[in-house]
Amino acid sequence: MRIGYGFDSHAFKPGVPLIIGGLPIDYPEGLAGHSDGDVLLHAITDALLGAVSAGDIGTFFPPSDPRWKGAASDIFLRTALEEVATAGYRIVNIDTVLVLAKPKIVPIAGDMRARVAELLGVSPRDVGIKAKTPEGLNQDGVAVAHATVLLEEIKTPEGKLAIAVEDDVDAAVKNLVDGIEVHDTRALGRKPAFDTDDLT
Ligand SMILES: Nc1ccn([C@@H]2O[C@H](COP(=O)(O)O)[C@@H](O)[C@H]2O)c(=O)n1
Ligand SMILES: C[C@@]1(CO)OP(=O)(O)OP(=O)(O)OC[C@H]1O
Repeated sequence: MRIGYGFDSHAFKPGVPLIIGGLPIDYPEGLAGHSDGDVLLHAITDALLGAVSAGDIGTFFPPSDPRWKGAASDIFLRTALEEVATAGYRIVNIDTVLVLAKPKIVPIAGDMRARVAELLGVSPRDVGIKAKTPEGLNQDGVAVAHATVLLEEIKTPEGKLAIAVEDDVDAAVKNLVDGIEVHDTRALGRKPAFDTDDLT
């Protein structure tokens, strides 16, 4: 088992769409950022990367890189999921806390939970979405997200650690490594690899 923790914050800004947890929300302000500012997906991305000691969101997607200007944040999440699968792990469950004065999250938490679960390739039962107001923090213009994730090893039927493979050549090479059994984890709900050629 491994655990990961992620945190993010973005300021509210008029005139941009509000997207939290991959869910468009009807609200007069959105979140400022180099990307779409999805504070929750960024925190989950960092929790996943942290759980397998793979760096953080900025390591993979520097804010200085114009390719990520206005990018939908599920791109970042997919890369983190790839890192998790490649390390031989899968999600047990995630839990999150949003800290923001408005909008109220509880009325839309079911939809958000379903959307985050869909993006992660897990059941909504394995996704926690909670919200708090930033009482006494003087941060009403900001949205904050915290995320924790628990991972478990993907085991082969023989009980060995499974390593994700991209194609037959990788599989053949990894088969040469003593003590590690190659197992294609693509059937386990993992999303396809993100391809930067898809972005213009
Ligand atoms: N943006 C938010 C903030 C809070 N909630 C719900 O209200 C409850 C009370 O929040 P406090 O921060 O005042 O303790 C909280 O437990 C949530 O159920 C919300 O939906 N959206
Ligand atoms: C997501 C990235 C992508 O350029 O930019 P932002 O949208 O500003 O979001 P942040 O949470 O500051 O993370 C840094 C970047 O990786």
